[in-house]
Amino acid sequence: MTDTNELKKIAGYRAAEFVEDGMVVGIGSGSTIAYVIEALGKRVAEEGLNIVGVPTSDKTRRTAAKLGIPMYNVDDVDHIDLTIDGADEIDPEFAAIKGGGAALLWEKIVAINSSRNVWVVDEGKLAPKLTHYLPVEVIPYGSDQLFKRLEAKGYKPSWRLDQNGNPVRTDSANFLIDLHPTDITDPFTLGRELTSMVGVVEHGLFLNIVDKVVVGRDNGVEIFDAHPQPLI
Ligand SMILES: O=C[C@H](O)[C@H](O)[C@H](O)COP(=O)(O)O
Repeated sequence: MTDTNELKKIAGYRAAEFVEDGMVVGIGSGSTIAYVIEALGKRVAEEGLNIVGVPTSDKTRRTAAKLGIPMYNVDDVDHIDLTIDGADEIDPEFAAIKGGGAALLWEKIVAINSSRNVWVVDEGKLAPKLTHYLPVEVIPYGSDQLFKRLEAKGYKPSWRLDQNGNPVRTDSANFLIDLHPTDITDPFTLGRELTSMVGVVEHGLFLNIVDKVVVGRDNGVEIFDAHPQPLI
């Protein structure tokens, strides 16, 4: 059994090959994407790859910039050609849960403004059904009341806390509430319900977004197309 980090690395390096000279690239967040950034940094240094990156978190912005990738804010580019991001769990319909690293809001904004989206995961993230906890980014004001409403709906919320027991703040200074619903039978309905709740900024269900999934497996990299006619 190959080490998970090795699976993330082979998949990350393969996904970085989708990036072409001249592209504006959305760059995701998390431990898998760290390998994509590493691979892109090498291509910039060794091949003179000429790209512009759009970060999905402050951490990604700093890491990529250190490796010589020019980074622009999402509002400072007129388009994004391709976004490469990680995921916490992906089901067979290519629905995913994201936000385990607290970056879901910027990730979703960058993803929906991108012409194409590629996700990179190790095979342990592929699941027959979505069962991962579901992160929800919320406005701090009134969030105790929102928490109670989520509890009353049976979604078993918990606060995302840091090692000191304080609420984690996202890059937009919001809080995160992680839901543990017993069963996500219809992610679209659940997503709409969460979005309609006052105080919710965004949720970690990413539906109808991805074009390709690059999976690191024990026996190599496998690539799945989310569309009958692949866009990439
Ligand atoms: O908020 C974080 C993102 O959605 C990440 O892409 C996701 O949590 C996967 O992260 P990792 O590659 O570290 O498992």
